[in-house]
Amino acid sequence: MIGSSELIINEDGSIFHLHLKPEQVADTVLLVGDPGRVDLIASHFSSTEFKIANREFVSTTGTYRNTRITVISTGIGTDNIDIVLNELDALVNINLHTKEISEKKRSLRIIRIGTSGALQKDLPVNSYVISRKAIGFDGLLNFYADRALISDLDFERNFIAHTEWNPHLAKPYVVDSSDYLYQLMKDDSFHAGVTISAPGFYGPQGRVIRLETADPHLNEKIECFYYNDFQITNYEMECSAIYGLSALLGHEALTVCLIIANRTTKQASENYHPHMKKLVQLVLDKLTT
Ligand SMILES: O=P(O)(O)O[C@H]1O[C@H](CO)[C@@H](O)[C@H]1O
Ligand SMILES: O=c1cc[nH]c(=O)[nH]1
Repeated sequence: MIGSSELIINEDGSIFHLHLKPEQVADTVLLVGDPGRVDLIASHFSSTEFKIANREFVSTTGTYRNTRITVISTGIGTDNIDIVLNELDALVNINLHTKEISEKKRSLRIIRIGTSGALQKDLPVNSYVISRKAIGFDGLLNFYADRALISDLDFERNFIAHTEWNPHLAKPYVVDSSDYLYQLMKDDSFHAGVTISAPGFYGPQGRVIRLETADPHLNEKIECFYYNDFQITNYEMECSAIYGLSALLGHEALTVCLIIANRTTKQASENYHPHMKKLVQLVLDKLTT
């Protein structure tokens, strides 16, 4: 039995941070960082059942082309993903009254629609990237048992050797996207690549504003790294933990991102919102055809 301190349930029966109840979660879940993106997605729905907000976690469930879809904003960072993924899984796979784990597990389709910074010259601002693999610089997955079973350990070894990884940083972990969701989503609109999730927007992604970074050459080393046919394409801040926790918990996960800055050519999108609108439409259509 899971103790009350381990899985906290609110007085109204909803789960601690998300404030959702089991029946409110659809089989398809869209995750976005920005709470404002929840309304953008919900504006495509023919109907919505509710909208619940607690801290940075804004959730709604609605219907798009006869498919029930839940949208949740995660805020920024993999520490928030730890909360969102564990609570989502508890909502669908644990009886919140008895705290017993269900024998038959529900597997969710989890798709993150985010913004991101490109690390290759040929990825212009306003283009779209699908993350085939995620590299976690954040260290979250290292806290979980069995993380080696779902990680690409050979990729990790090669990456650590190539970058001469700083031993003071968390060990990078590498996890694949869901192949099922990748096959569903892929087309010419997307560039498929490898995404780094960093534990910060500035120093951890090599941005120097007033503070120098510990390794000023890290991004150059990342840009020229190859593992088989894979090249690292972009930085964001959530994908690694979504892939890692989904793989451990038995959910399908995929991240698609809009490139809003190119770190190599030093360009930033002047207005990324129309491109995000198009990406949302594209993802909704792919998920429901
Ligand atoms: O636009 P979202 O989904 O928040 O994604 C990206 O934007 C935030 C940083 O500006 C981080 O959360 C990063 O992952
Ligand atoms: O450069 C970028 C752009 C968006 N989000 C990030 O995390 N990094």
